Amino acid sequence: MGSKGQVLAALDTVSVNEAVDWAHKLDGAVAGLKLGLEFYLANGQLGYRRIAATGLPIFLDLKLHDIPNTVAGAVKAIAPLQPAILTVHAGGGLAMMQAARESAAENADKLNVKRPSIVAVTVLTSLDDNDLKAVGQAAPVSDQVKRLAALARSAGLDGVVCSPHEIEALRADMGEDFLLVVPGVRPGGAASGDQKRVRAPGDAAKAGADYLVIGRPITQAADPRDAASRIVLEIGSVLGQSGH
Ligand SMILES: O=C(O)c1cc(=O)[nH]c(=O)n1[C@@H]1O[C@H](COP(=O)(O)O)[C@@H](O)[C@H]1O
Repeated sequence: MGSKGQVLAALDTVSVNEAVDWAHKLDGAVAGLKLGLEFYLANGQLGYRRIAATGLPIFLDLKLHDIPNTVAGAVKAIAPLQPAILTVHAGGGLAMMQAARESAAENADKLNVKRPSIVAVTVLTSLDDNDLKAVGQAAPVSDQVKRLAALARSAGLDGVVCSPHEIEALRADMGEDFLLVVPGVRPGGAASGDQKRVRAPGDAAKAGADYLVIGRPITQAADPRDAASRIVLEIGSVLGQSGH
């Protein structure tokens, strides 16, 4: 993990065996794996450890969103797993994000392990301006994403999750040293499904995403490793052309 435009494959399934199978198929083809609510709620820490045993870095996407004390406790509970990246919802507010960061640092110190990068989910990629208005938030989405990213940075977080549409604006505002983790990525021809703010992998990488989180276009392909490799090749050729 480190350079721009790296692919994290989202293993969204309740089945440990399916996730282990995907992890083995994708080993060497992607930079890391994402485990989210579907997998974690079904399989917990034991399931997590089965996937972590592959040795690939893990992005643990639990989108924590609660009062600061509860989120700090949840971050503590996860600390022994040593994920590379962990998510909280920026909508939980400044104090909640600070509590997450402090808990991560404190518990990593206690366990003498590296603390996870903590990134805040801004506006879900499945939402558009109308969805924001419907929940009483001021549109446009781009302004809300910027507002939440600034708040995440004030809280000392390492970066945010945003859609591919906001990458350029956030890079300009936040500089290079702020992680942009980007789902809502669709290679040419792939169905967008429930995602509303989408873009092609090469374009998202060129725009300055650190990580591209890609699930169904990889896991639901007839050959997941081949699908992931094609995506990585596309990214490489676009970044090569733009001189990154
Ligand atoms: O935090 C995330 O990873 C996330 C945030 C967001 O705004 N949108 C989003 O799609 N995700 C995750 O990214 C993955 C996208 O999966 P696909 O739509 O199948 O590529 C899923 O695991 C989502 O949970």
